[in-house]
Amino acid sequence: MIDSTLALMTTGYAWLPDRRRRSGGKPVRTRLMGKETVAIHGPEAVRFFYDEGHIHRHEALPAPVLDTLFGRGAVHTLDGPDHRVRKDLFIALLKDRGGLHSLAGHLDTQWERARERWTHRDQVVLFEEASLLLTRAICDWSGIPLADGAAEETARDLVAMVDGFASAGPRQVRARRARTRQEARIAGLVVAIRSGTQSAPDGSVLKTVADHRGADGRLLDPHTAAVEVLNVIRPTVAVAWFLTFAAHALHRWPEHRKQLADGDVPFARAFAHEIRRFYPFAPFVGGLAAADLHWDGQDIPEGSMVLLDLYGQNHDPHLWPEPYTFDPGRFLGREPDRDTLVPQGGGDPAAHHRCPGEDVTLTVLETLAPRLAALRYDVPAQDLSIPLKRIPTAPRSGFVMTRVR
Ligand code: HEM
Repeated sequence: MIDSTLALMTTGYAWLPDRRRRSGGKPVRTRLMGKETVAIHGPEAVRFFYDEGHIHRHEALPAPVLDTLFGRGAVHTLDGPDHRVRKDLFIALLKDRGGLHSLAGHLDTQWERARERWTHRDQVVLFEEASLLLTRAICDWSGIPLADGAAEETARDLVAMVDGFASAGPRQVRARRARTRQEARIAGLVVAIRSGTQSAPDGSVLKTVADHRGADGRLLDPHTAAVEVLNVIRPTVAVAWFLTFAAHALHRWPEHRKQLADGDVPFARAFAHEIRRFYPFAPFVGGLAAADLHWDGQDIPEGSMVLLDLYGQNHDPHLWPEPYTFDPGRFLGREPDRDTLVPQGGGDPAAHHRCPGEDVTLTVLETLAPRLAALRYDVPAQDLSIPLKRIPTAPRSGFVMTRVR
């Protein structure tokens, strides 16, 4: 079997959907980084994949992904009771209605401040501005102090960790340095909170993670605590990718602008779901077969890599009529089926590895996409193409706006 690592690195998002088409819709068999790999697809496959008797996460993620995106010892790498106890921490922090409401307030404040600054500038690059305002909002909300000037560096580091996880060159190096820097800073804050030399509000992310006890009843070591604080703030800043896609969508399909700008709440939610479905972000998730398995006519030997195709499933014409048409209407008046819309994984977020940050992602998009739609600005000539070969991708220009008013 030929190893596909190079093909994946060079074809990006198209790699798995192409391979699936060539296999006639059957599971794709290949090798990645020398390991036997089977890629599966569809809502039934989601349920198969998230059964812990089938797939384990421990040792599934390659070191370059851990050392950039997630961090060593992250919740992503745990199984069984250790995972359950750590996951409860994220669910409590990220699914609380009051907390989400307060986050929306922080987002509003930071958007207003940023908007005011933009009106005095010749041009702004939305991606950079969005990552900065999201950094300020999520750090405030999480109880993480940002000294003067620290917001810019923190935003750059958090973006670098996401931008570099799937590349082998300088982006990977930047991502590793960014992680080392931010882990050290936040581990220092955790130690200071525990010793009483620093305070953070009760219930805040920083305080709650610093006080969290694992399945063994012990506090997390400061490094692991820092990794998990970063697993809240980094992906929240990553919603800058989706916000930039939202600007792209409003530019390409301006007919959606009015309904959003008018404050149509159900439409804002449908728009947010369609942004997450339509635009490419996470290509797939992976784990290791916990036993010899059988799926869709294929034997999957114990220990082999199993990939669940997320991007391909979100564009499967059997699940989404005209999948390459941007149509928020497909979500109007109905919430998506749990295992059909999978931009942030599938299954039950409390019990499985599904992303616990979907409500935060939706809160950011539902709060800020209407503000973006109400903002007046010009879109000068620029390269708005979205290269599918690059993971993660975005409009090449970052979405430049002039004459913001
Ligand atoms: C930018 C939009 C986001 C995307 C595309 C995204 C995507 C994902 C994906 C694909 C997974 C893996 C699911 C799996 O392994 O089965 C995941 C897990 C996770 N996400 Fe997100 N996510 C986003 C935003 C967020 C936010 C805003 C937060 C926190 C505030 C967050 C926190 C996490 C955590 C902690 C996990 C690990 C869960 C576990 O292993 O049990 N994510 N996310």
